[in-house]
Amino acid sequence: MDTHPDTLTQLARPHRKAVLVALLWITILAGILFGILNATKGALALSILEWGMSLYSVFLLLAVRRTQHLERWILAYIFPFFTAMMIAIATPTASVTVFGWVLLIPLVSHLLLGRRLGLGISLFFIGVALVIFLYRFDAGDAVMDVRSVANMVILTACITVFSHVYEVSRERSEIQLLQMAQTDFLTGLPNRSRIKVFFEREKSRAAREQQPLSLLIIDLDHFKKVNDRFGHEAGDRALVFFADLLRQRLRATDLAGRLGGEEFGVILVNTATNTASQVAEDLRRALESADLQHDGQSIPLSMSVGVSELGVDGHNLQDLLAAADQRLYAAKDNGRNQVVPDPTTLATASLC
Ligand SMILES: Nc1nc2c(ncn2[C@@H]2O[C@H](COP(=O)(O)OP(=O)(O)OP(=O)(O)O)[C@@H](O)[C@H]2O)c(=O)[nH]1
Repeated sequence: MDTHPDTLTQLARPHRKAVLVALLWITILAGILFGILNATKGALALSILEWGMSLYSVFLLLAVRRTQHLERWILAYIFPFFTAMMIAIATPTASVTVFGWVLLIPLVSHLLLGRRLGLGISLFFIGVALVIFLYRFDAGDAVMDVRSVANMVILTACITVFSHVYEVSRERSEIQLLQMAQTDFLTGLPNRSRIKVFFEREKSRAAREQQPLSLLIIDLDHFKKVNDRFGHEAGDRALVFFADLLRQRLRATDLAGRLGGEEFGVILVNTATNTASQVAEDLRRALESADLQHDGQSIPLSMSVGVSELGVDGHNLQDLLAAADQRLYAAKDNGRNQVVPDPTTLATASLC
């Protein structure tokens, strides 16, 4: 399944962008407000830091609207924002309640950076905040009372654990939804959408490594007759049976999927038309000689195949599907149960 980390990052992007924009607005408004409050209390250095953070957030707000590199801008926000927070809590004149902001660290980190990086950055900055706390207060200070410290530590630990568990289960649900959206319900094979994603990735790899890549379109012959004669349930069993055959016969690096109905697509990596035709012929023979039983009766199955190759028949999936489809129909016209790598070879196709 396509649960590649890049795909998950792509999926999380709109949600992370929305969280970042909301945080930037909060930082702008909070920075202006606290800047004014600290200025009136005479803490001018802190005010300047807060106004600076507001101004920087305005700049980030403009930058993230059109960026292709959201992760970089998230880090460009998180590090100065958390560092400013650390400076604020370390300032001797700042109220002890400023430590309350530390609770934002695990929430913001997990929402913006996901479970791994989010947890790493949370633990780092919470650790720094703890060191600052121990440095700022002595054993005799009221805030060092065991219950106060226990409250703060347990609350921070709870929010860190909840944020992490939330992000882990959110990512799991996302993977499950992605798998469902890319899987054919009946056969469990990848569907058209997954074939497309796989093709795009393998196409880039084939170009980089200068390797061939082929596509097969396989259509079960006279499938309507299978349904009519043995029933729809037997037809479903035949589709599942064929899907299993594909799984058993193909290499782990290839991809077989269901394009729809009784039509299947196979992408063969590092494979040119000649070898792809042999693979298709092996599959054709295996299906022809397979013994699928239903209610004590044997269901005869055969298939027709069209083959196309990247670079020879086109440079995108649409071109390859069109070329393979044309050959598939040539195979059907020529009597079915055969592989057609190229219509000009039709005379010898059934001997392939
Ligand atoms: N049981 C079952 N049948 C399906 C499914 N999807 C499509 N079909 C049937 O597959 C049959 C396809 O029929 P046609 O398009 O006429 O093709 P064919 O009978 O295989 O004939 P050729 O392709 O020309 O060899 C139809 O009867 C569909 O109802 C499915 O998921 N389960």
